[in-house]
Amino acid sequence: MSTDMASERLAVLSRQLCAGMASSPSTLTVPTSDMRLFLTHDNRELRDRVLDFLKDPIFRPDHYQSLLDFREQTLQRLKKVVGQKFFSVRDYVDNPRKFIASLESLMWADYSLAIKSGVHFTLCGGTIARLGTKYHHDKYLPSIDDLSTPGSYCMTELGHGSNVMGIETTAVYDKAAQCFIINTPNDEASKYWIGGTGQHGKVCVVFAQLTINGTWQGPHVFVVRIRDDSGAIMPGVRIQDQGPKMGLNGVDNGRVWFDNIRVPREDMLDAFSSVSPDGTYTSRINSVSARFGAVVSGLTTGRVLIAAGGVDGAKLALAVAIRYSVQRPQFGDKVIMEYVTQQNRLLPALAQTYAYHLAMGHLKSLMMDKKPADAKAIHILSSGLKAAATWSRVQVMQDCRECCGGMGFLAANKIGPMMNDMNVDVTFEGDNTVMMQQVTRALLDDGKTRLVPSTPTPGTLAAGGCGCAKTIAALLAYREATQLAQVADQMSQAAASAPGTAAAKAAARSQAFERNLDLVLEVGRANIERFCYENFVAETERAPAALKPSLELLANLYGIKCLQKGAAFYLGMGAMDRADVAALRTAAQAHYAMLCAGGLRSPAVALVDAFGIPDHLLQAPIAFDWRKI
Ligand SMILES: Cc1cc2nc3c(=O)[nH]c(=O)nc-3n(C[C@H](O)[C@H](O)[C@H](O)COP(=O)(O)OP(=O)(O)OC[C@H]3O[C@@H](n4cnc5c(N)ncnc54)[C@H](O)[C@@H]3O)c2cc1C
Repeated sequence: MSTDMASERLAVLSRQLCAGMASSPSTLTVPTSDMRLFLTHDNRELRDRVLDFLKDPIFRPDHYQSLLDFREQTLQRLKKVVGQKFFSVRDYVDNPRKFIASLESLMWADYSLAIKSGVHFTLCGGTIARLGTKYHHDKYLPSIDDLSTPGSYCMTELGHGSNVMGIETTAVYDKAAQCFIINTPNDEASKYWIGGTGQHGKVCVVFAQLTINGTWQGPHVFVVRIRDDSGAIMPGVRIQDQGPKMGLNGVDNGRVWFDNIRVPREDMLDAFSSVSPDGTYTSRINSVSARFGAVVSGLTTGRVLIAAGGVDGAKLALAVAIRYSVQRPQFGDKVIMEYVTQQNRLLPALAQTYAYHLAMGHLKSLMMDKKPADAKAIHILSSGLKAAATWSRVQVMQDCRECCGGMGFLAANKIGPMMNDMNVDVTFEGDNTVMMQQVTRALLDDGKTRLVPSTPTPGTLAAGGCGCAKTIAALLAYREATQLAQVADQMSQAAASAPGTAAAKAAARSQAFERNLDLVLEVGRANIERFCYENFVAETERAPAALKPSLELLANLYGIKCLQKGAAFYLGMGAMDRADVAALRTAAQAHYAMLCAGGLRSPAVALVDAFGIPDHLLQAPIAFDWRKI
């Protein structure tokens, strides 16, 4: 086939695929307040109230204070927030979007405050609300709501972090005394990293392996007092303050041991399983592994908050870096935003942040609707977005820091301290590598591996497909399905060649999964990128007309960058050629030009302003007038 014929065929294909696509505008206008309204999916008035409240001088950063002063300040800040009664811990179950909106709004003030609140309300209070019943709700939730018993979440142990099922803390029922004896059998079983226990925590939800009448029933959760009302550590509890950390030093993390402490029978959280006074164990979930799944499913809200924090952290860093970049001249009159290297670091990150923000909105809606049929989608999205949004935040903040040059290193300009404070978000509430595995496992369980589309025709992007939503979506779906099938094939082959029993075949499948973990993670990433892109396009369709051009451009830029990142895969599979790779670069640069046109009044600035970060929380002097620093 001649080059001309091939080009013509591809152009036809591209036109067919792109029927209905809006033509690109020559200039872009972004109505900032309309965009902000569109981006604020829920609880607008509440969010505004919380953000406005954070004008209180107590929330101003103090970069000179000591570790202990910072912890005390964080506690006092939390008390101030609690005093406002913006939400109740009961919203964790009854109105998760309100709960998330309230806590999410704190993070622009200070990540230590957000995490201390999250540990108290989400991890401790939320676990009691979700896994407990009326007795626990009546006994504990009022003092969670008014912070009279600061709460902690004792799950991780020194020897057992990602592998929660492997924890060694024991809970044995003593029928005669009608209580559980909770014990730390060795130092590796000491609870480690526990937020709030170093100094302030009074009550803890403790994960321990339950044994009743000699039968092991798996991890269960118990409410334990670790300090009395005066703040003295309870008998049988040992606590070691973990001291200074890389960041997040407003939170007092601690290590905790339990020396055969006695916990009343009623204080086991019993929404799923219970123990009667005579020591009879009953559960509505039969298998230990399914019960464990139910016990840790409460982590979803925490994961959503961490993911939302990652997106919000990226928003703040981008707002500072873009606002600075459009004002800062270097080498004569040229402002640094005019350099394509600056654009290439900031603008795809801006598009990606919009994509993740909108995806988080979708996830929160699913959580609010609480349809049993959505449980798997919620699991996949909360795990995958937690990993994707926090990993990308690390990169975005580093890029923003570098884009601000030396100014990015100044604590007053906010990006640097936030990078340190937030660095842990890739690890806690589920290590990202483990989270992405969960995504792929869930996809494999679905049996979706049969649906591998045929290889897309190379050259389509070069023939105009870069601007075509359907072409981009098809390529992203192809990558996810192909890589998922590769993992599934490896697992099936391993099972087929394993001799003997079903158990041996299951073990062989599991070993094959582990041998291919690099690919497993690629599948997770591909799934999230495909979802975020499709969701972005769908959100753009429902957007008011005035917002569509900028959203279409951002969605397109996000899709283009996903394809660029996957270029090695597409070239290897013969789904792209060199012309496609060049076309992606050209298309991205055309978008940069549109986004940067107008300098201080450019769409890029309007798009970060639409994040709605109030000036009193943006704070960084370089985001306003760098000459007045
Ligand atoms: C600041 C901070 C606050 C915390 N707050 C709390 C709290 O309040 N309560 C609480 O219970 N816990 C808390 N944690 C603990 C946190 O949840 C754990 O650190 C986290 O689960 C990871 O466990 P780990 O540190 O033991 O790392 P590990 O699980 O040992 O992981 C170390 C490395 O091994 C890799 N790895 C582990 N397993 C696998 C696998 N299956 N496949 C591939 N790679 C793997 C991981 O990706 C990681 O890179 C906190 C941690 C920190 C740092």
